[in-house]
Amino acid sequence: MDISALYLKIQSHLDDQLPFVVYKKSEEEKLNCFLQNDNLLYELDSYNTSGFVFAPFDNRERTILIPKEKSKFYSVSITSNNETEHGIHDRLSYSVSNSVSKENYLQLVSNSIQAIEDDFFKKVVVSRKEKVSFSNKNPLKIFQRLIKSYSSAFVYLWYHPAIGIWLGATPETLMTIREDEFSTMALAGTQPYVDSLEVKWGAKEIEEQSMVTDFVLNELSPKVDRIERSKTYTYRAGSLLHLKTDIKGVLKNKESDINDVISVIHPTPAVCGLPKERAKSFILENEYYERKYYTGFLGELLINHNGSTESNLFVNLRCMEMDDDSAILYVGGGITKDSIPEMEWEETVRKTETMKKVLY
Ligand SMILES: C=C(O[C@H]1C=CC=C(C(=O)O)[C@@H]1O)C(=O)O
Repeated sequence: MDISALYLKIQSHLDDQLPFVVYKKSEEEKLNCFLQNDNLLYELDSYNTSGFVFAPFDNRERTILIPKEKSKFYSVSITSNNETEHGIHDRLSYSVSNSVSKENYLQLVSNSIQAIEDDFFKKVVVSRKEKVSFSNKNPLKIFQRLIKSYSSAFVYLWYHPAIGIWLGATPETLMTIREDEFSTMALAGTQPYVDSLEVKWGAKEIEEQSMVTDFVLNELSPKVDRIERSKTYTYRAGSLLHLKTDIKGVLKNKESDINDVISVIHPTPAVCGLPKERAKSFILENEYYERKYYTGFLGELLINHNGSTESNLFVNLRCMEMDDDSAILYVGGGITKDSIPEMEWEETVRKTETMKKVLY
């Protein structure tokens, strides 16, 4: 099947209101797709199942699975010939309204800094949503634009009639497990990309990111042998730069449930904070909205690729929820004792550009 035929299949699945996910991993020149055969909502009850998982930030909410055995799976290479955007010339008129106002966000950041000064926690990641209204847009076209714009991201379009449409281009891997090989990353700290990766990082960003690295190494050590970490380096995600450390090792117990590992690292201090439970309860009580699937995770669970069983899970960042006439963009940032509220606001504004760029 070629890519145009796959897009037609996906479009008719969407028209028939049947669940699906189509996605591209950063290192691959192909699209993978699960088209679910029925319109039921399958909740994940065990990580020993095969399929595509879609998990919320708050693990008391339901985690959705598109089960492999209830879907057709396609993997189609993207060739430059048919990489054309299918008639994407409908320039969208749109307007922006802040669902969480600037004033509220600045207050949230100030309250977070105060809680750090009061020793309630060391770091917290707060966030907001922003609604963009428009007319005339097709989720598949937006997905194609995301693929073109963010070659180094995990780009996806996910749909379930009972939940809605989500799209994103995330730079962050939660974890990859191939047989017993495990890898993850610590990603945090943000500054705009201008024209070079040779940039200076401030003490705030260095501390913010090293808290993530230390947490991941610490939490993983009972579960993973031969842990190795790379040097921390500057990583480009579209028009943003982050600090990143790669971490890998070998699972001590190959048979151990993936859930074991997920429960210790998710949500990482890159999307929640430190200590985890205190930061999480602060977020749930103080943010002005519900995160839903933003800062949750998504991806392949126990899928056979070329004879080996893999799970490839990503943190749901730089994402949006879309309906007929609007998109809700989700963005946030890590707050430490050195944060400056106005700059934290600016950082979230820059992060919204990742999605706004493909809505124009
Ligand atoms: C929470 C987000 O980003 C996280 C990942 C990378 C850098 C981040 C930061 O600099 O604050 C955040 O920890 C987001 O993009 O909404």
